[in-house]
Amino acid sequence: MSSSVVQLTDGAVAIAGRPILRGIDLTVRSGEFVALMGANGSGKSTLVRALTGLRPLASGSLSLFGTPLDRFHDWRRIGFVPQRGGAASGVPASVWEIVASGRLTHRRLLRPLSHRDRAAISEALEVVGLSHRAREGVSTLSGGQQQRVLIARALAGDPDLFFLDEPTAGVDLPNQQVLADTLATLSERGSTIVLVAHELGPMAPLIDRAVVMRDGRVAYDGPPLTSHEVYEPDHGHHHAAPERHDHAPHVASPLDLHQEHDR
Ligand SMILES: Nc1ncnc2c1ncn2[C@@H]1O[C@H](COP(=O)(O)OP(=O)(O)OP(=O)(O)O)[C@@H](O)[C@H]1O
Repeated sequence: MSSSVVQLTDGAVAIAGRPILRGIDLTVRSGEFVALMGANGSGKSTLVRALTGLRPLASGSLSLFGTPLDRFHDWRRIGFVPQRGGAASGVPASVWEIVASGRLTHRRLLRPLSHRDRAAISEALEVVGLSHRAREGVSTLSGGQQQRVLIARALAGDPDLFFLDEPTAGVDLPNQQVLADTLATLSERGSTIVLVAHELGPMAPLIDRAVVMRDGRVAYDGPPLTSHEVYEPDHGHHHAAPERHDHAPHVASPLDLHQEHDR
């Protein structure tokens, strides 16, 4: 069995004295593609912050790549793609500059970019399909493209483990598909991916495992459910749902009735 890259045991997080996460046991193995799902406020973002060491644990233990957090220093192995909103934020940076900033952990202080740095930046832009926009200001890009810039920034650092927080939020369906293709490429290359998602959309076929949060706890951890099932964050379990077409109204809409009448 492949090694665990994230192992959280009985993790708890409190913010300003209020318990936010409780009793979290979560193991992510090398090469897995895990979707972290759940309703608004269920604790997904807080869990990702805890797993990346950004949010301290009130209790429990966390290991990254088999090393306890307090002895872990290999942060370049971890790429974190935050929720969109920070990338453009009025800063007049080009796409290339944003992606280049993802190389900072690899560079020695005040040294110019090496050939290897430049190659990593170019390759990251290529994977997300934005090579042709490299010199443009990031604020001129669409939301989905900006999200891909953030992914490229993480990718430029050449991490083994990616955390992505709601990359498809506010992104239209065609661009969600482009994002899914990007993540498929990363996954095929052997990256481990933890994706926070409200809805999977085009990402669904990529997922090996779903972890569903509810009220600060893990309510479901297992194989992704089929299209015949739904996640039920309100009840903390899943159940088989009737096929979608059964939900379609069986009565004609008033407009249809009207048209019928006119004929
Ligand atoms: N910085 C903070 N200060 C106070 N409360 C917070 C903070 N961050 C999160 N919380 C609270 O922790 C709970 C979990 O929030 P979190 O953002 O982790 O949920 P989420 O599942 O990621 O939700 P969303 O889908 O809305 O991003 C919520 O009740 C939220 O109000």
